[in-house]
Amino acid sequence: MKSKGACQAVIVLAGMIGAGKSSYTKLIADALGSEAFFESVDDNRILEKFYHDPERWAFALQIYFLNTRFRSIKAALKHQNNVLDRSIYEDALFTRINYEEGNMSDAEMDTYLDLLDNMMEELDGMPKKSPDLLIYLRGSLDTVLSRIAKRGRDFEQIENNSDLLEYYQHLHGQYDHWFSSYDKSPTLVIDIDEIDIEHKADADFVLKTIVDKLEHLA
Ligand SMILES: Nc1ncnc2c1ncn2[C@@H]1O[C@H](COP(=O)(O)OP(=O)(O)OP(=O)(O)O)[C@@H](O)[C@H]1O
Ligand SMILES: Nc1nc(=O)c2ncn([C@H]3C[C@H](O)[C@@H](CO)O3)c2[nH]1
Repeated sequence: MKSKGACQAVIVLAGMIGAGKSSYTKLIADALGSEAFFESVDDNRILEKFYHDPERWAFALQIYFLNTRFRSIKAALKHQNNVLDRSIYEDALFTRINYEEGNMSDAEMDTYLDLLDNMMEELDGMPKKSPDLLIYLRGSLDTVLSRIAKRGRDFEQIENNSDLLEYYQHLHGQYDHWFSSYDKSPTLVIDIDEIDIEHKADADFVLKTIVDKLEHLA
């Protein structure tokens, strides 16, 4: 399906690690002719260290992601036609989970939240303050774990790290709460247990649903 130029919108994907945000980002960007913004993993020097020693690296990683995300958003909100593979609004969720897991101190948490507030004020001053649409990829922990396994990044595998399953369960268990309090833009929920964009019919259905939603919002 090609709808290039039909919908000028800033779209962000949201959802659990491995839910398929990058895959959706590529699908949508190709179909709508928009620019895709991907979370950097290969050039992230802290991510693997975090998975090995979260207490030592959680704060540094949250700052890293906040900084890179903010840079992407500043670029993305200048145009009307972009897709981002994760929202800045989820960063605070990851940070809170790490705080609750004991990976960050009170002082680190306070410093992070203060910086986040400061950055959100900058977004408020921009011509476009928030996305046109947030797409939440929602699915069971089993689906997410099987995709993390399929992607095969060693440091994300639960067999290699006995604490990781509990971390994923904690994060996954909070995602619906996070989504229900999200109010910065219209939203669309896609059930990734049911919809599989590796099948063309499902991919076409997803794209049509998104285009319909954007046209409805226009
Ligand atoms: N519909 C699907 N069916 C099966 N596998 C899928 C599907 N969509 C994506 N995948 C696979 O699942 C893995 C995770 O997908 P992807 O990298 O897009 O997730 P993500 O949400 O961007 O992850 P992260 O939060 O870690 O950035 C990849 O190996 C991808 O090829
Ligand atoms: N701790 C932490 N905080 C974040 O804000 C964050 N955003 C993404 N990630 C991790 C998930 C995947 O392993 C990998 C790719 O998404 O990066 C994060 N980890």
